[in-house]
Amino acid sequence: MIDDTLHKAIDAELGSKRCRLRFAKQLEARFEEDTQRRRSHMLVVAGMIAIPIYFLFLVNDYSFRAEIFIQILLLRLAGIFVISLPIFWLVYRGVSPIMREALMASIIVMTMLIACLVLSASTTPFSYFDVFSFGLILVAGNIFFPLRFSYACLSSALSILIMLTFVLDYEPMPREAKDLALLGIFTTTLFTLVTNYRLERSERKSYLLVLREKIRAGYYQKDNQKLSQLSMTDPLTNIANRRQFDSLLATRWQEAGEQGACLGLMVVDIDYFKAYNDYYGHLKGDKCLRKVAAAMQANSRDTDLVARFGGEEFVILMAEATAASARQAAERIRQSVEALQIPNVGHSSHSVITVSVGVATLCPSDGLTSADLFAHADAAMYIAKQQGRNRSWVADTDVLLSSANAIN
Ligand SMILES: Nc1nc2c(ncn2[C@@H]2O[C@H](COP(=O)(O)OP(=O)(O)OP(=O)(O)O)[C@@H](O)[C@H]2O)c(=O)[nH]1
Repeated sequence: MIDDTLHKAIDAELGSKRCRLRFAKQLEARFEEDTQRRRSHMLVVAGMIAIPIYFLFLVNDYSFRAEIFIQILLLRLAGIFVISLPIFWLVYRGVSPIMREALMASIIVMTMLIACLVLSASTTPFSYFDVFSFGLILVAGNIFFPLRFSYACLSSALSILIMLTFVLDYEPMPREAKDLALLGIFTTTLFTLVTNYRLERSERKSYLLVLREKIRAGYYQKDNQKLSQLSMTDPLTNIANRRQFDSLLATRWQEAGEQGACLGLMVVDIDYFKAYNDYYGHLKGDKCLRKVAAAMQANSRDTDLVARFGGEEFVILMAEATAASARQAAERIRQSVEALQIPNVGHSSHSVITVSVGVATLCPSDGLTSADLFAHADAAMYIAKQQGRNRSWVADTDVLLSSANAIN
């Protein structure tokens, strides 16, 4: 399900006035997927807590029916070890939602059956007092676990049926006591089922609200990513813009300083571009800029940043550069643009689009700044222009280094 459809389904469920608890099919599947692990875990933990509480009733068994205490103990132990614990293990390992709820509901029904068997096996006076505590079994299933509402209804109905079968025929229990006990159990069932319904409803509503917020947060994150991508990209050439270059230059300069590495920078300017624009028009000029940018991008390393600095001027920032590698890279860039063979008849009849490249390498550890790197590459580019264009020129940084050393 795509997020938009999911978003609509959530809004529909939240706005719905129906009493039905289950969501529409796809949303229900998502709900189960997101909550099943936590729910299985919670059910098993609740079950494990219920076991020692259940064993407290042995005290009652011992005082009311000591003569059959061992048999009762064995019956209760069988209920725990043969039925309940294997069910907890299955649920913990993960079964389908239907199976999970049905298995947990069967523990409630089984507990009621054992309670009734214990009752019917004993005819001692006051043994029937047990019946007044039967409602606790439904409290466990409907509130303590709590089972999903439909399974809570089913297990409550079955438990009451079993109880009625045993209690109505149980001779030692006076009629008045039966009436009172049954009334108590019926009302307990109603109270616990209403509570169970409200618990499940609020759990589902909370889930929807959280899911909706998560989806919204996802949208905002995507929007932010898109915006930040846009703010860092040159819209004409689709390569990095000056903002991205400035930001990366500062970061890389700092990193190079920490690692004792050097950075290389190329300033690339298209030759006689005014003539191209004047002759072919601005739209063709734009197309030419895109082709030149793509060629430079294709001929740079993945770790280098190719950016449009402005107009027909580009920069290429090279990580871990040496003077020799920067010189080689500058020549590769120059040749790649010339190889495009874009005619520039506006300049002269046999001319093609070329670039002049100024390149400099500096290490932050020499006590210089990134502005020095740019100034030197830019100055070298102007020398390349003066020397006749369509060439690369490596800046002489020795003078700068010796003056920096003198200052230091
Ligand atoms: N089509 C187009 N042209 C641009 C853009 N930005 C700058 N220009 C043009 O680029 C040209 C730059 O011309 P100049 O600075 O004189 O440089 P040049 O003609 O390339 O000469 P040299 O650099 O000295 O070789 C101008 O005509 C600008 O209008 C742009 O986004 N699109």
